[in-house]
Amino acid sequence: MLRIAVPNKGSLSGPAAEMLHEAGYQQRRESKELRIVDPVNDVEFFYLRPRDIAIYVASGQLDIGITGRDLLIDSDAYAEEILPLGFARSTFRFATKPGTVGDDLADLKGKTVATSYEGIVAKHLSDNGIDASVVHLDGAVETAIQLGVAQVIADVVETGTSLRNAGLEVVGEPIMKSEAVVIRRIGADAEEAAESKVQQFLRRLQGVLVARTYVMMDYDCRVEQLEKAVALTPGLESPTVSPLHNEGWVAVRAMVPAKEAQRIMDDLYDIGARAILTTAIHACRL
Ligand SMILES: Nc1ncnc2c1ncn2[C@@H]1O[C@H](COP(=O)(O)OP(=O)(O)OP(=O)(O)O)[C@@H](O)[C@H]1O
Ligand SMILES: O=P(O)(O)OC[C@H]1O[C@H](OP(=O)(O)OP(=O)(O)O)[C@H](O)[C@@H]1O
Ligand SMILES: [Mg+2]
Repeated sequence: MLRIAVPNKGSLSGPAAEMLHEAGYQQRRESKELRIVDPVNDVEFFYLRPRDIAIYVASGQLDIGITGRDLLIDSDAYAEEILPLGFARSTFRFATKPGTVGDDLADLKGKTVATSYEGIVAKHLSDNGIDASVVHLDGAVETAIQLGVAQVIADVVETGTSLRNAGLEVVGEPIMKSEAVVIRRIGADAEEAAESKVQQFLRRLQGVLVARTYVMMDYDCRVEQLEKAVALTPGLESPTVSPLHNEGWVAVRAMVPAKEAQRIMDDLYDIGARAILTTAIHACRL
């Protein structure tokens, strides 16, 4: 049975459960449940603190886990990212009170930096040869500056609202970009036993990602316009082209990126395509 770690709380928890549900896996009904078995899919889910997931996966007791890239790197656990999942996107940045620290990383020399991600920050400072102190706090680190615990913070930034509300602004370049990722123990793919089940799990999640980012597009066009139309909708392999009852016309079907669907529909219309439709994809295996 495949054993999978899933975040039990925080920003990752809801979207992770939603994605697993869309991929056809049974999920817990109550937020207090710590473990469930999905007998149909032969999978056991463990609901763990997001910060602990890389440690469990690195220990080899669990086959794979869903966590944040920033949490994986911060943990320094013996685990690696195998599939980015596109949700819980954020950047990890330094921030401070406007006018108190210069915009250069070197300006952090001698300062105290408060963060919940001590591993990422200490490594980033030492990689860049900056001698600064790091204070570990569990959360709500924005308040550390106001209360005099640090002059600088390093934290997750998504919209920037938390920083603005605390009267802070980012300094320097982002330390890293993060999103939810699937992780596994480094070198675990050499162990054949769970490999085919892991690959099946990844294919299911990839199917959800594709279904979320692509739509199916159908349209009719004149044979003379087919090459131009197909250039606009190349599909993943190649579009399906079928004859229409009316001679000189064909029906075309191809997957297109959802974000570009409206522009592609306009361009197809301009070259004479008609009956242009898009439909949602609910699941797929590429
Ligand atoms: N506002 C946000 N937008 C996007 N991702 C976020 C945000 N806040 C945290 N994350 C991501 O969530 C993960 C941290 O999860 P964790 O549950 O520890 O923190 P949280 O979501 O802030 O929850 P809490 O602090 O309530 O426990 C990290 O990968 C982080 O990048
Ligand atoms: O840029 P924003 O959109 O404001 O998002 C970033 C904030 O969200 C998270 O905090 P959370 O609310 O989880 O509180 P925490 O500090 O206790 O983790 C994170 O720690 C930042 O503070
Ligand atoms: Mg948080």
